[in-house]
Amino acid sequence: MQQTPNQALSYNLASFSPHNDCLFRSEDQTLVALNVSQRIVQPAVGGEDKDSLFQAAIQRAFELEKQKGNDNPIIVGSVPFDVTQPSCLYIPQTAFFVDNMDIALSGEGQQQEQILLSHMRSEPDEASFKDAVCKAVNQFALGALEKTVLSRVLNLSFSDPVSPRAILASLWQQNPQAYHFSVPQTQGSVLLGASPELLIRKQGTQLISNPLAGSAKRQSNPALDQQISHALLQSSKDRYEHRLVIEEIARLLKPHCQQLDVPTAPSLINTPAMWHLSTRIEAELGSKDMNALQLACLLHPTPAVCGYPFDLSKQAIAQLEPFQRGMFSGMVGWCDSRGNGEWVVTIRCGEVKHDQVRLFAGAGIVNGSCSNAEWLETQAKFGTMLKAFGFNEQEAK
Ligand SMILES: C=C(O[C@H]1C=CC=C(C(=O)O)[C@@H]1O)C(=O)O
Repeated sequence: MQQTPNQALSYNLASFSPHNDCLFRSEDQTLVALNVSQRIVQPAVGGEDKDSLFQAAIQRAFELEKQKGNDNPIIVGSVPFDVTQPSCLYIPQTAFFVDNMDIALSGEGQQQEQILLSHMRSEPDEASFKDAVCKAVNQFALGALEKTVLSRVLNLSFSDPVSPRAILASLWQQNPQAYHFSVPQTQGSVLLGASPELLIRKQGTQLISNPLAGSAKRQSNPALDQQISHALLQSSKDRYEHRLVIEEIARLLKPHCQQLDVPTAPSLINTPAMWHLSTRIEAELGSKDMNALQLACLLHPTPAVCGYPFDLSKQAIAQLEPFQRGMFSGMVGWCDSRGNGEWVVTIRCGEVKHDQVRLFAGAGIVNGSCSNAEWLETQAKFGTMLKAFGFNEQEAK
């Protein structure tokens, strides 16, 4: 029987089983969700509405768990970029939170060094990606589309099976500030990543969202690194790309909030690989009526991963990207039956299946975007995942 998500004193990643269990690491705590009690694949269409098929399926699942004696069941997992596609959500048999400091990695990160890379290929290739960026920029001249987000996949083949747990441990060691996740997918792969972007956190009536958009690659020379970050903060192209995201999130949250604090200018955050423009939005809900997953569905997909306006940009992505995004640029996280929860944007991630790996990276495209710079931005973003495999981002050709 599932337990109410409570606190465990410690957890050793060595006992985590990525094909059965989910893990979601937040700022201070990690949620560990072990074994499946119920699986929910209902697409998240209209998921902001409590009467939607999606929310009804979740409420039914919660009721069933409550009948088994669990007074606060939890749902955890991933929702794809395209919400008409199946979700990958679980009610675990057991779930608990552990302080991040009390998670032991016990040398897990070393394992993947023994495997050899036999093949790496970008889809689309460099010329096609740059061509797609130019086509998007040409569309802006027509007036209606203001921003789109174009991404690519890096397909990797290895000599031996990859250990998702080893990659997770490496990501953990290398990106101490990230939101880490590991979610088993229905077709036998494991979705793994270290996202820097908080879509929404809800605790009672308090909300926090921390969208990112506008990026620059970190530099190894500290003076140059500072210079690059200042240039990003001053860049009108990047501030415009960022502002479209913030305005849309604020517009969507406003009707549900009695207080909404949106800083007037972005600040900077960094990961080991990237600088980003960041805005931390804090809000108080007017009532407790909407749960964390409804709020996440209200915002998803934001212009940080889909562009603006939504319909036109989604069409542009369908025309210009030669692959299905699947879980990439979706959302991953948890929600309990009391409505609390936390969802992050599924970026800086990949899917591991046996000896095959798919890594994903995208970049916001606006008027003034340069195809070479966007190619290099995706290359730099791949650095987060590639480093967890022991490679550097220069290899993301
Ligand atoms: C789509 C991605 O990043 C988004 C989040 C942060 C910054 C972004 C940018 O500057 O383009 C993107 O909007 C990705 O990392 O794959």
